[in-house]
Amino acid sequence: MTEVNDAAPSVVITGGARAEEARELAERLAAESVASELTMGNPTLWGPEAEAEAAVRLAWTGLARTSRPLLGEIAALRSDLHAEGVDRVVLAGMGGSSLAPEVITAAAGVPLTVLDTTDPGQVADALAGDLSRTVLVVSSKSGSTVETDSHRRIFEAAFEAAGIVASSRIVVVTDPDSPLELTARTAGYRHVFRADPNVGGRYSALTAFGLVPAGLAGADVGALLAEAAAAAPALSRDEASNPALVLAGLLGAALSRGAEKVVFADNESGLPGFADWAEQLIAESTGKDGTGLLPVVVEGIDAPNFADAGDDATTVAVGAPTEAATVAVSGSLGGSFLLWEYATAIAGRLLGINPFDQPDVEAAKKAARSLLDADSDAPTGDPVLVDGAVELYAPGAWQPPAGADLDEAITAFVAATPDQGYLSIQAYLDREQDASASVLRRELARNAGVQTTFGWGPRFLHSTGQYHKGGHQNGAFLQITGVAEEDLEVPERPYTLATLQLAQALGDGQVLAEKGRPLLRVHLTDRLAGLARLVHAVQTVRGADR
Ligand SMILES: O=P(O)(O)OC[C@H]1O[C@H](O)[C@H](O)[C@@H](O)[C@@H]1O
Repeated sequence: MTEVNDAAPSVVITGGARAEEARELAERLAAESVASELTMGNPTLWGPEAEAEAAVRLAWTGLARTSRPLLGEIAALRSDLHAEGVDRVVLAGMGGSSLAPEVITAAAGVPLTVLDTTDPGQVADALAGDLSRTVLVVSSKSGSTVETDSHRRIFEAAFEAAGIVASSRIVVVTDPDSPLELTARTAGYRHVFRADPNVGGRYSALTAFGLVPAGLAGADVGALLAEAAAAAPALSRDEASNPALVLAGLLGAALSRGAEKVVFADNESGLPGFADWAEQLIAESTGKDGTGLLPVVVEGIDAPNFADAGDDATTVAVGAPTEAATVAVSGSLGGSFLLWEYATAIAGRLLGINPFDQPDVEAAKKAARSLLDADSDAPTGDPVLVDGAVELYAPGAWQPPAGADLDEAITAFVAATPDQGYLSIQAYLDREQDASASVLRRELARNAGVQTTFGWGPRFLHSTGQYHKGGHQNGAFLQITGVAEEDLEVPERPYTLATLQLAQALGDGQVLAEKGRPLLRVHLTDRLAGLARLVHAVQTVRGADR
């Protein structure tokens, strides 16, 4: 049993002026009893338009208590699986259905293979693990997410091909009566965990979505709930010192001054990857109606965009306080989940938006679907430029200057980013094998001098993707796609993973281009050589050119 960290979450603001404006808002929120009303599930806190949705989205405040019955069910299943020699857990789930268990298991130091990709190579690597020891957890609140459905089909076929009874190795987490529950019952899958339907995906860390995969993988999820229970009283108090009110106040005040970026760096928190979870919570909850908070996750407190952040950003150290950050936020993992959920929902009230919907995610899904439904391959158009293993496509209104070479085209693209806007790098690649692509964030941030985000596609579509389309329209989007060396059929579906992956990139690109955003797609005909060339091109960019 892990020791329970029952320290109250702490929010420490550096700088008197920022602390003062946060405190003023926290006092107002305390006087309005927002924390206690939220804890009691008052759906009117976000105005009449959000009320119907909020009425079925607020059960997360009580999960430290209501999720406890799950612990025995998870422990029993884990021990049965272990008795059969099944101790490798693969999780298929997108966004809210995988980000929390990824953080929980990383903090606990237990292995979990997460599939939140359509990259055929990455999925093939997960399939190449020892299937005789593998259980697949299929997590989807809606039960209809295409990536997760594809993973289930592929693994089911692979288990059978390996002579393993697939139904005995598939565990499902889903909302009651979802299409996935129906499939699971019909196929006789090993176990179905019915999640609490009154909690939205990105607030579901302490529901079955967070607890089942992490608990099966060996994390002490009982301790996690105890941590959340220890933090809960402080977060529900109507006092200006309530850390959730202070944090919401800080972010709300920043946004009203035009500082919409929230730059996250870990500072010895012991919670690796926590910001990737917070990124979805904040971006999807607030990034809509042309406003919102844009999370930017960086490599450390010394990284570009953090150390040199401008007045369009609030810098957040996850962990120990430091003069280098506007604010340091620390606490146990269970307490931190709850703190950020409270702070984000309350910031939503300050922003005047509904923090429980994600109206712009569907647009990209629809565009990808219609590309997949088309009889022929998704139309890519002609490249505007080819340089060795790199092809450049500019499918929107923005075009590189005539006759530009690759370095010049990238520089011109960066120059098209609005002042105090942001650059978004979207890598539809293999997050393990092509991990080096992530260095592009640091390089581009340093050389372009604007806030720069990095996301793996299609994972980010279920996270920052909402903000890109629904939030402030000041982004420029650099997509990276690549030829897949091997491809995987999706059983009983007319597409392969590689076709799905490309359709997702093209579909999202279409929506961004329709919104008039600068868009450039770099296609790597050889991933290794192409990435090396792209890194070189990015290194030639100079901020002065912006
Ligand atoms: O859990 P699922 O229903 O499969 O949904 C997975 C993800 O899908 C969408 O992209 C939503 O915007 C996310 O909030 C959600 O976490």
